[in-house]
Amino acid sequence: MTEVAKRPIVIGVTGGSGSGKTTVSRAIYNQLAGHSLLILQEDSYYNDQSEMTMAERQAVNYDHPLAFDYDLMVEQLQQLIHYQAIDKPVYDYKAYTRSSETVHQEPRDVIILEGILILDDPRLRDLMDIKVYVDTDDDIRIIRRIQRDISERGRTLDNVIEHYLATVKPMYHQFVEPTKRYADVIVPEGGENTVAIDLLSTKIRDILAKDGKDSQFKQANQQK
Ligand SMILES: Nc1ncnc2c1ncn2[C@@H]1O[C@H](COP(=O)(O)OP(=O)(O)O)[C@@H](O)[C@H]1O
Ligand SMILES: O=c1ccn([C@@H]2O[C@H](COP(=O)(O)O)[C@@H](O)[C@H]2O)c(=O)[nH]1
Repeated sequence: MTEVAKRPIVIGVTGGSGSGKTTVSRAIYNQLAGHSLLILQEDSYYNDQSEMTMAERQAVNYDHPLAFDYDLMVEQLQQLIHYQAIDKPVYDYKAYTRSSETVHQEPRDVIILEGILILDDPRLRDLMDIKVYVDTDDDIRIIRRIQRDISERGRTLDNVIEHYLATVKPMYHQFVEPTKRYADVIVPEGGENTVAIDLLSTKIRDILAKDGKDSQFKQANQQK
């Protein structure tokens, strides 16, 4: 009998900025603690802009698909799917460009892919087993974004509002929201939706158990 090649499960988590994608991804990750998991963020794959001036970097439309290096993202996702390690790029929000550092990432049985435009690229879509869209109202998202960008990403209130009206909002309606039609699951309100997070975690556990992967990883970890 021919052995069926097993590969990691890829879960895509998308939605507008501030919808709660990171929170949902981390909640699933935490629920599945003890299994073999990793989170890959689309933000890590913003283009390298080190050759540009600060003014040029600040003028970039970061909510347009052209802002991302999808070739690198697809290549590294493929490597992880083939159980090869990657050196992941790091995006520096304060410098508006890729950092000179990378983060080494070993492959895992579950890959949670998270970002605003991951369902826009057909190559990424085709690599996903479960596609999740986190659906949160625009007013809630902008409030969350103001708080987060000021406290974590070195932005001012004026800068966040101007950026939101100029690009984040129009690009959301042009590129992000239309990808909802590719989703298998739509999660309202993100991180506080414990029912949706439980259901997704149960489904992933089920697939892992069918592949016989969870027990192997647990045994390997228990022996360490
Ligand atoms: N359900 C929620 N209730 C309140 N705050 C939330 C909720 N979900 C996320 N947040 C907060 O909103 C901000 C944006 O959430 P995050 O998960 O980073 O969104 P995204 O990754 O979609 O941009 C974070 O500061 C997070 O702590
Ligand atoms: O230098 C940058 C690069 C990107 N952004 C914004 O980030 C969000 C996407 O990240 P989320 O974690 O999903 O919010 C996107 O809307 C960009 O506008 C930025 O502000 N600065």
